Amino acid sequence: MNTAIAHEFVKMHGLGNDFVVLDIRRSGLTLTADAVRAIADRRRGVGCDQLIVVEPPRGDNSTAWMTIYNPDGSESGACGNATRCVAWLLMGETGADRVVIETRAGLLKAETRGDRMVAVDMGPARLDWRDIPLAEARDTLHLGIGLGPLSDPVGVSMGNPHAVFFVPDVADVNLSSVGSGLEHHPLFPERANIEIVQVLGPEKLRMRVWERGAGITQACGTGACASLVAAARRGLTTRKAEVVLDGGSLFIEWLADDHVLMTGPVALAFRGTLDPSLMA
Ligand SMILES: N[C@H](CCC[C@H](N)C(=O)O)C(=O)O
Repeated sequence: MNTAIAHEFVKMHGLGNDFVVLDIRRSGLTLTADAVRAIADRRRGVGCDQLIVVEPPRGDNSTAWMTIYNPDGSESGACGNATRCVAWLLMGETGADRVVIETRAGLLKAETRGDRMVAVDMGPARLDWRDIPLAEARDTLHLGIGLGPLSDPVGVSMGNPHAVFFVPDVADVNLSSVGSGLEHHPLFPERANIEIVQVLGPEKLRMRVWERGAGITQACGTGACASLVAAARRGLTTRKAEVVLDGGSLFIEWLADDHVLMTGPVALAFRGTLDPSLMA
């Protein structure tokens, strides 16, 4: 229990997907799921789509370890928008133009692309049903499930599970009414992030997202990566596209080595101090 510690945080976002970033490399702060939920609460806490904890590196090949929590207290293996934000902070500490961040999903290499733009190698897209994961063997190119107007998504993992549904027009889908039911579909033993995608051209997608453990967010980096991979697998785009989200655009490329390169902006909103009562 950390009742005596008031801890500094940084409030950041990637295209409106917002984060509270806690750097515990010196404080050794520990967080319970209740504390995560309290900090992420938009009325009683700071409020965020994900709580990001920056920890000392666990290996020799990274600058820091990054743990990602959803506002419901669950942990995610990956978070693209937050990876850009943390990379920008870490590069700012040393003036370096590249940095390696380790997460549960593996080593993520990030590079600055000029003023507050960051590119991250998000690692390989995982396409086997076991890696999504799914509750049973399925062809991940056609999962064959549906709800309401949505049917037959593509399953992709970027270190976290995604179900990508293609639709004629994202504006016609009431994501709030189907998001939770699909997130908790029995085919997804670890739940799933749900993307709806409209193809605007061979190198342009429009995507909206219902995030596991968070609901609708303005942007999702891993979701944009999963959407591009799904579209390329279905032959709907090339292996490179602009993904237009509610909060703006990310630029995604599925490289020849199967790694997925994501490029996008970072923004810092404010710095603050968490009251110890939030972490009791
Ligand atoms: N917003 C994040 C994704 C969070 C994923 C999380 N909702 C989960 O997988 O549980 C991103 O930019 O990739």
